[in-house]
Amino acid sequence: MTTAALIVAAGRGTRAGAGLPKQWRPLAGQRVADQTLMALVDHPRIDQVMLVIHPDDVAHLAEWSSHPKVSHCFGGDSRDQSVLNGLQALAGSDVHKVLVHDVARPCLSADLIDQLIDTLDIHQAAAPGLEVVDALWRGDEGLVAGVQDRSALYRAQTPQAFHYDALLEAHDAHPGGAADDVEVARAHGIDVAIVPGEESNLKITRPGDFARAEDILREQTKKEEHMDIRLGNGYDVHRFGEGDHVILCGVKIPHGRGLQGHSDADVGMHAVTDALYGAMAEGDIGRHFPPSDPQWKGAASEIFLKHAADLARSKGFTISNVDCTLVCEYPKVGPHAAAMMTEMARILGMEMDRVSIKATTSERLGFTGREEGIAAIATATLIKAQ
Ligand SMILES: Nc1ccn([C@@H]2O[C@H](COP(=O)(O)OP(=O)(O)OP(=O)(O)O)[C@@H](O)[C@H]2O)c(=O)n1
Ligand SMILES: C[C@](O)(CO)[C@H](O)COP(=O)(O)O
Repeated sequence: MTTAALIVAAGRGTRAGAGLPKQWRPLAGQRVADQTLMALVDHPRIDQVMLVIHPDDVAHLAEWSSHPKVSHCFGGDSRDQSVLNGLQALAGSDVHKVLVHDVARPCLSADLIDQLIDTLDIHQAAAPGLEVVDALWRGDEGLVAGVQDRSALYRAQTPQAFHYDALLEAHDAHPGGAADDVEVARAHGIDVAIVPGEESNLKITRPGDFARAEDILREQTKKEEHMDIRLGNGYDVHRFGEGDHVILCGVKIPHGRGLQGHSDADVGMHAVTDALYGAMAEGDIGRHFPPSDPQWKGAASEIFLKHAADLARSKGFTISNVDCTLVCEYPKVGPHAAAMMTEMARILGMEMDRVSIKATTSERLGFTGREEGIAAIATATLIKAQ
């Protein structure tokens, strides 16, 4: 089951003034649509992106038309018709969660995306809102005609996050004319949780908004230039003993002998876990899960890896990549490498192409060559914008 972003980009941007539709105009060295696409495509928890464009705009797609994560379809005459077309184009691609986003909001943060995806685990839907802080007036012919109670009022933003099947059903049933997908979902009985919106996540609507968005993006880039980048390494060895299988990087492989250890002896997963702890200067598995503690006897090593990954995220790090080499003559790792990478990526909450598992023999030399045990060496990179 995957998470998709659906970017509506079929509008004409009439309020942004004459010229190209706003999404194809320059912004901080790219175009508006490129900035929005990059924010979603580069997010490790977004598996695919559906870009909904106007039929006249195919030529503007440029290199996005061949990007492996990006597909496109054509929108309709209204925003909600464009969303429905995008949802229908996603049908059959195993989408579980979908984040619907305006192309005109290029400054959304990775944290907001994470928060929406996480909130969907406990709510039917989630959307960012900003509390109204200014007093509100009603106006009549240039005069203040009254005040409006602002308590409980929010300014709605996107992305708006839903369970895919429920949102498709809601759009199918909606007569049209909704301002956003929250309105469509609520009309279908779906409760929507409000997560804190971001002032920086502005919608480019009028000509002056380009300069504001440009300033925000340039500020964000400056922050990214001051990245805290950490490398960690991990090394582990387990000896062979009695048994009929080994567990390597979460995959059970039949083998004439088993690996001995306090836990399930998953030597590869232990090396990656230690690489993560190492990158944070947080010791090693033994410090967090002491072998003297009987509760970890026979434990699935997934617990340790998940703990290290969660600790990294709680400290504000993104896990950029992990790389692990298993050193053994047998079992042969190649046939299982894809399954191992899938399992490790799942536990780490990372994209497959950021998780590498490979193997080598030691040319029959040393303890691994004599098939006395298996060794694993791993590296991990953590990054945090400062
Ligand atoms: N038929 C439409 C109308 C709007 N949108 C998208 O919905 C979002 C709504 O933002 P808005 O600022 O209203 O965009 P436009 O409709 O392009 O702007 P305007 O109303 O100024 O013409 C935009 O990402 C826009 O591209 C769309 O995909 N299909
Ligand atoms: C969906 C939306 O971005 C929420 O703020 C907004 O309603 C869409 O843009 P519009 O200006 O209302 O067309």
